Amino acid sequence: MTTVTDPDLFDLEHAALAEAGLVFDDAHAPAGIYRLALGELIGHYERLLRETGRLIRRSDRQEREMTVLNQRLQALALSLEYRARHDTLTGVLNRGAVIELSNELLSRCDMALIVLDLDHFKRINDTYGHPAGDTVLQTVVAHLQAVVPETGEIGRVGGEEFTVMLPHTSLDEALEIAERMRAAVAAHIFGAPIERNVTASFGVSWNDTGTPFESAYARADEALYIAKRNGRDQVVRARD
Ligand SMILES: Nc1nc2c(ncn2[C@@H]2O[C@H](COP(=O)(O)OP(=O)(O)OP(=O)(O)O)[C@@H](O)[C@H]2O)c(=O)[nH]1
Repeated sequence: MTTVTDPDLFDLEHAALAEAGLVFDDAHAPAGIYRLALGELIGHYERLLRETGRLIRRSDRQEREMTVLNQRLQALALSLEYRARHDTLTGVLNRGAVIELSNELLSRCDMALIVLDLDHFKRINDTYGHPAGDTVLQTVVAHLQAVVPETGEIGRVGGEEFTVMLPHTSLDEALEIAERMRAAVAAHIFGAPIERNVTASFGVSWNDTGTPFESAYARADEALYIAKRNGRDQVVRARD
């Protein structure tokens, strides 16, 4: 039975070294033998230098490739995380992210919550088509973004329904922000094929620290419902 052993990568070098050792020990060896052994050693030493250089270059290249792959992986992870939390059409937070962030904010501070819904949006889609409706949604979000303070966050919780989270904001401030958003949306005249304005209705609740998102949202939504019932294009504060 033969046993398989790992081949020694430096077999040839060991042999050349042993040979040179023997020649070195033999004080009476002729000069030709010395030269031969030295020549062998030089050849192997050069090969070792070449191989070592090649290995170092290869490992440098692999390290650079790994760095690039790592950067791509990190960018991919960031983009996946962004996509998991944002609405693809408007770029604002999606429903899941709204619930998560609201609960997180409400666990440590008070927060006003605005819920708004476009008025008669179905007519826009039905009359001018879905792409025109999409443009309306994007334009409305741009108007909200222009009004919402830096500490606030906008989210899309349904088709044409949005929320604005306003931590550390009093009810009066939130009502004023909602009114400015309402006016900005209502003042915008859309281009062809719509060629008119679109309005939105707003409900606003103020919520103490520790309020669950569901009740903050339910109160604002109830106020929104009243705004719709009272004729739309208006801001209504939630009952206490
Ligand atoms: N273009 C477009 N339309 C959407 C999107 N998501 C939901 N919608 C539409 O939004 C419309 C919502 O209609 P409704 O719930 O009847 O509400 P509305 O017509 O705005 O009426 P009120 O809310 O009572 O004023 C429906 O026609 C949906 O198809 C979207 O991403 N893009």
